[in-house]
Amino acid sequence: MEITVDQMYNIENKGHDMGFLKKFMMENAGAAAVKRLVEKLGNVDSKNILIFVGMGNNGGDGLVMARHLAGYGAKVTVMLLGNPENIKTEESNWNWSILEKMPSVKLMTGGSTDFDFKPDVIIDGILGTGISGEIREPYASAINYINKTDCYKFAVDVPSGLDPQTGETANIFTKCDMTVTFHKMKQGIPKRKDLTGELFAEKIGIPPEAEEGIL
Ligand SMILES: NC(=O)C1=CN([C@@H]2O[C@H](COP(=O)(O)OP(=O)(O)OC[C@H]3O[C@@H](n4cnc5c(N)ncnc54)[C@H](O)[C@@H]3O)[C@@H](O)[C@H]2O)[C@H](O)CC1
Ligand SMILES: [K+]
Repeated sequence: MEITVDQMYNIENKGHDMGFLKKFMMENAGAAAVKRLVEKLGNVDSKNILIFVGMGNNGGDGLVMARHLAGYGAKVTVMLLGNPENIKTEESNWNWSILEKMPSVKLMTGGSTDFDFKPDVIIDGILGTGISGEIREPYASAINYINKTDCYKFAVDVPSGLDPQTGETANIFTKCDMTVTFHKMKQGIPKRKDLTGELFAEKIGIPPEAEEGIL
């Protein structure tokens, strides 16, 4: 079954109000995404993994992935596309503050795409269901860097720049090898398998009762 973005936000909020906090959803989303990525790549030990992280909860999922991948022995670099003080949500901030205590994960901020290493894997945690309008900087430079870099590319929830509701693309957008979306498939995502690559929808523990009156 495919759902709308509005339905997804309503289900998320209802689950949160039931006590299954968005922080728990984010943890399960990041863990499920890492499981698929590690299953696909096999051993990620010592692999250079670069994670672009937006200022919203798509970025938050990327922060959770960073922590899990460090646990698998990957060499993880996180590029936050802004200033940590401007991280939009409590659940995303929570995950940023954990990473600040983890020397095993390199944290960079501001959105520069000038790296002193070539990534084996790039994770696109830039934009998800909160996309609106033409892509603004520094997100645009990150998307262009991802597209011009030859490596394995993984999209969190949806390739950034693809509208998960309509399947339309913004002025620029990422083209990935794998996409993992959460809870249920959003209507627009399967329309662009050329951008998503291998596509999965992973359950993240939202109570089925959170869908009552919405689906
Ligand atoms: N569905 C679920 O159960 C879960 C979804 N999760 C993840 O949350 C994101 C949606 O998070 P949200 O904060 O609402 O939006 P985004 O992170 O997608 O983006 C908001 C962020 O991006 C900026 N922005 C929007 N449009 C543009 C643009 N055109 N150019 C530049 N910047 C833009 C905006 O200002 C905000 O800062 C969902 O996709 C999932 O990944 C939960 O974490 C887990 C459960
Ligand atoms: K994304």
